[in-house]
Amino acid sequence: MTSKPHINVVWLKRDLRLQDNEAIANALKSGKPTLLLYVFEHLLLNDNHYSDRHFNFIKESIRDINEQLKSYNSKVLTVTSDIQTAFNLIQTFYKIDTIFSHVETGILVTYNRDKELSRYCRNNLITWKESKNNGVERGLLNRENWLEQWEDYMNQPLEDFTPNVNQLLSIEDISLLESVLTVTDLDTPENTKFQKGGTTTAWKYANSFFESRYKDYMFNISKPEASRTSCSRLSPYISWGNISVRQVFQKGQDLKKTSKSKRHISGFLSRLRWQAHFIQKFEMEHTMENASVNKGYHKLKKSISIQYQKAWREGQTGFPLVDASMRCLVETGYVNFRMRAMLVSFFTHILWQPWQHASEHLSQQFLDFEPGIHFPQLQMQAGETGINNLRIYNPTLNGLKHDPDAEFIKKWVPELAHLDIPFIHEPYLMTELEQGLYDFKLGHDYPHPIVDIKENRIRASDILWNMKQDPDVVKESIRILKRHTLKDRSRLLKSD
Ligand SMILES: Cc1cc2nc3c(=O)[nH]c(=O)nc-3n(C[C@H](O)[C@H](O)[C@H](O)COP(=O)(O)OP(=O)(O)OC[C@H]3O[C@@H](n4cnc5c(N)ncnc54)[C@H](O)[C@@H]3O)c2cc1C
Repeated sequence: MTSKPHINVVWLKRDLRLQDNEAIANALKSGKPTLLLYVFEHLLLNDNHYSDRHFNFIKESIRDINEQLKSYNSKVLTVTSDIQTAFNLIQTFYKIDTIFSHVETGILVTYNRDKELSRYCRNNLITWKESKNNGVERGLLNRENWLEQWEDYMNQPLEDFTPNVNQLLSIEDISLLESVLTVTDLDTPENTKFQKGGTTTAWKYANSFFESRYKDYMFNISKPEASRTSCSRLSPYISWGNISVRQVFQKGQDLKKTSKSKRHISGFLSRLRWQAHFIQKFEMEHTMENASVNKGYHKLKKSISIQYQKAWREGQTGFPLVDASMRCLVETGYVNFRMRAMLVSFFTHILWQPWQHASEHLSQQFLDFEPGIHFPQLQMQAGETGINNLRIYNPTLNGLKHDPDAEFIKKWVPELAHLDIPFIHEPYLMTELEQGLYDFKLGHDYPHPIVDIKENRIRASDILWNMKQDPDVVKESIRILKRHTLKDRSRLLKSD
């Protein structure tokens, strides 16, 4: 009997790129024949945090990699399967020596899958080597020296993609594997309003940002319309790994040396630190997916309103900036940080609904869904960490300040577009006579506000401020600060 050829496998997940990909670089350094694999796993296809927009983004990213692999006569083996089934079927043709991947700071189902895969690897004499993902560390007990280590990592040389001749499995070899696996169709809908996946597009965004768009970054970061071009818009590319944080960080640092707009580039670089900071927190507190990190808040009970939640999801709350933000997010997969925070604050404070009920809807809509940012941000904006300032966003004031000409609201709530600007921000202030003059009927053309915002704001503020003094909340806050606060917190926040 002839023995099977030995190969290494790179298991791609949220690292969909060839350059500066440590998992790929390490596999290639081994000198062995290498297969690049992506598995659309049933456990994620069936998970309510994910939606088609994510899967299409992944498919576009893989198509982009495949274009680059043409000159090597190779491609990514892309299948729909459970991970162990995929490895079992590959092993009918090959003996897998080592699986290379990046550590995944994911949701509970992927964490459990990884534990099972570890067992599988042990039983099948496969080595599984995981690389650090964007500077996030596994197994940390506190944040002593964390920022220094992150910065060291960010300043290390980038990993080049340099396979030896014929080192990557050929298209013909991969066809053989495809004959026993369920191949995923990589076609995606054309002309959507979502950012297109893939490293090529990622660099178009990065280059245009570093060439000119960054110059108004800090001026426009909170404005719902202008931020769409002044912010980098790199988040989906970073979240799905089309580009590494290190690649972006190094570009930004280089630019800072010569740029006259240092404040803006520095503000941007500090957000890259936050990216890792939040993911590191989630890595060390994985129960945050379902429950507040501060256990003192577990006793906070809110009454569920299906009607309020539906109005929020559909952008029909009667508060124009809230509705515009939600409609924009649903249609384009993106709103800026402030509008995200306001959507969560409105849901958890003004509608007084549990943040857990906002989680899946939002993660499905955010094209850049990153569990390590999503869950900590939800809890922070809901005011349930005990260590952050409570911020209850006033949608009207935010509209007047950050969308003064109502450009954003007019675009996404067109039924208000013909009103004068003050009424666009507060249509509920219109008298019957004024409604008649504008041929506009509140309750018919646009909903009445679904709640009394002033009353609800006071209720939320009273309850949450009082809870901050609760002994269980205080005890947990001390624990959280000990575990997650950096030695020199100001450095995380500093704009270089
Ligand atoms: C409730 C809520 C949920 C969020 N969920 C996600 C998510 O799933 N994925 C995600 O990438 N971001 C998330 N964010 C953070 C932030 O809103 C987005 O990263 C940012 O709006 C993306 O736009 P940009 O790429 O133009 O960012 P830029 O302002 O250009 O920033 C550059 C990069 O820094 C990182 N970044 C920026 N702001 C933050 C922040 N506040 N916290 C952590 N990292 C940051 C992102 O990787 C971003 O691409 C969330 C924020 C809130 C309030």
